[in-house]
Amino acid sequence: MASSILSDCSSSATSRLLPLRRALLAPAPCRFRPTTAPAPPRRPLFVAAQLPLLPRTRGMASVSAATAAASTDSATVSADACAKIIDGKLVAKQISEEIAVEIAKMKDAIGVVPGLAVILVGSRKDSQTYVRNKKKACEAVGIKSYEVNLPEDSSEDEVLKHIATFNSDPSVHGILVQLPLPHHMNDENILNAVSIEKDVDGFHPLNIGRLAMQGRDPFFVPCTPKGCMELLHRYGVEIKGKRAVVIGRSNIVGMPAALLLQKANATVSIVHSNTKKPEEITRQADIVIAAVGVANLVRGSWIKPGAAIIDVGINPVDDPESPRGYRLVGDVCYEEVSKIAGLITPVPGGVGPMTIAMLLSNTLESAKRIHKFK
Ligand SMILES: Nc1nc2c(c(=O)[nH]1)N[C@@H](CN(C=O)c1ccc(C(=O)N[C@@H](CCC(=O)O)C(=O)O)cc1)CN2
Repeated sequence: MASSILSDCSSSATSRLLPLRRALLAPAPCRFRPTTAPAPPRRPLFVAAQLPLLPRTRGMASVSAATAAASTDSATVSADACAKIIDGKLVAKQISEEIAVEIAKMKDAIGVVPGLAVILVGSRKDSQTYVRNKKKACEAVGIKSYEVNLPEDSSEDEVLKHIATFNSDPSVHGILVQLPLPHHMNDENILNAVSIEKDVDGFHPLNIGRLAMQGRDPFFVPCTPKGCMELLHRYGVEIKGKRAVVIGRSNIVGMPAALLLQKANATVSIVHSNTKKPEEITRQADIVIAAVGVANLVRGSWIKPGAAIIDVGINPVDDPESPRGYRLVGDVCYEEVSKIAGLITPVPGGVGPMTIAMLLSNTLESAKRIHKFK
C-alpha cells in the first residue's frame, strides 16, 4: 500500500514525517534537457576510472579536476546548471553485458555455469517482483537460477533445510534469502546459516565483520552499497579524502555503505534518527548516500553545491494519475536537490538496477573463486 506522503517535497509533506528542522529552499524552475549521456567506459568493478563526461562545473566538490576538465556538453545536464544524472539503469546494463562475456568465457574454458539460488518466503508483491527480476537478469547473462517459494506461515526450520541443501549443492555458487522475512522468523538465524562462501548478498555477520576490519576483505560486499560505490567510481567521483555522509544505518545498506566509503578513505559521518541538526552535517558532505526510507527527506538546503548524491530510497507515494495508483520517489527531494548537487541518482533508474547487477557480479565472483578461475 502506498503511503500518502506528498511527493512534491512540500514542507507540510515532510515535516509530518520526522522531527527534523529544515530551512526550505524556494524552488526555482529547473528543466532537464532530454539529452543522451554517452556510455561510461567499460572497466572491471572497483577499479578507479574517470568518465569523459561530466556535469558543467559548479562547485564539483567531489569530482576530480582532471575529470571536470574533460566535461562535455553531451552529458545529461540542463542549461540552468542542474546536476548531472547518474544513470544506474545504463550502468547496470553495461555491467550485465560485461558479466555475460565473462560467464561465456568461463563456460568455454572449464565448462562451469554460475548458479544462484533464491529463497522467497511469503507473497509480498514487491519481493515477488524483485525475485522475478533477479531470475530474468540471471537468464540474460547465463547464470542458472534456482528458486524456492515458501508460504508465509512456513517455519524457520523449513527455510534452514533449503539453505542446507543449497549450501552443499556444487552447482549453486550463490544463495540469497529475499528480505524482509515474515515477522515470526529470526533473520539472524537464517542469514547465519548461509555458507559465507556462497553469501552473495554479503549479509552473513562474518562478511560484514570482515568489511569492518582494516586489512581484511569480505567474501562479498552487499549488493546495494556495492552498487552505490560502483556508480561513484564509474562517474569519476573522487572519494579519498572527501567528506561523506550516509543517512540511515540499516544492516543492508547504511552501515555497509559507510564502511565501504571509509575503506575508500573518505571521512564518514552517519546521520540517523537521533542525530541533531542532520541538515548541517549533511551540508558538509561532498558525497551523500541517503538510505533511510523516508520520502523526500533530504532537501535542497541540506546539500553542499556540487556534491554527489546517491539516493537509495524507493518510497511509494499515492499518485492517482499513475496506472499503479502510486509512484516511486527517493529519500532525496529530487526537484530541489538536483539544482544544487553536481551529480544525482534518480528514483527509479538509479541505485535499484545496480542492486541486481551487483548480485550478478557477486555470483560470478563466487563461481570463479570456487573453481579457481581467473
Ligand atoms: N536478500 C535481499 N533482500 C533485499 C535486497 C537485497 O539486496 N537482498 N534489497 C531490497 C530489494 N531489492 C532486491 O532484492 C531491489 C529493490 C529495488 C530494485 C529496483 O530495481 N528498483 C527499481 C524500481 C522498481 C519498481 O519500479 O518497482 C529502481 O529503483 O529503478 C531492485 C532490487 C530489499 N530486499
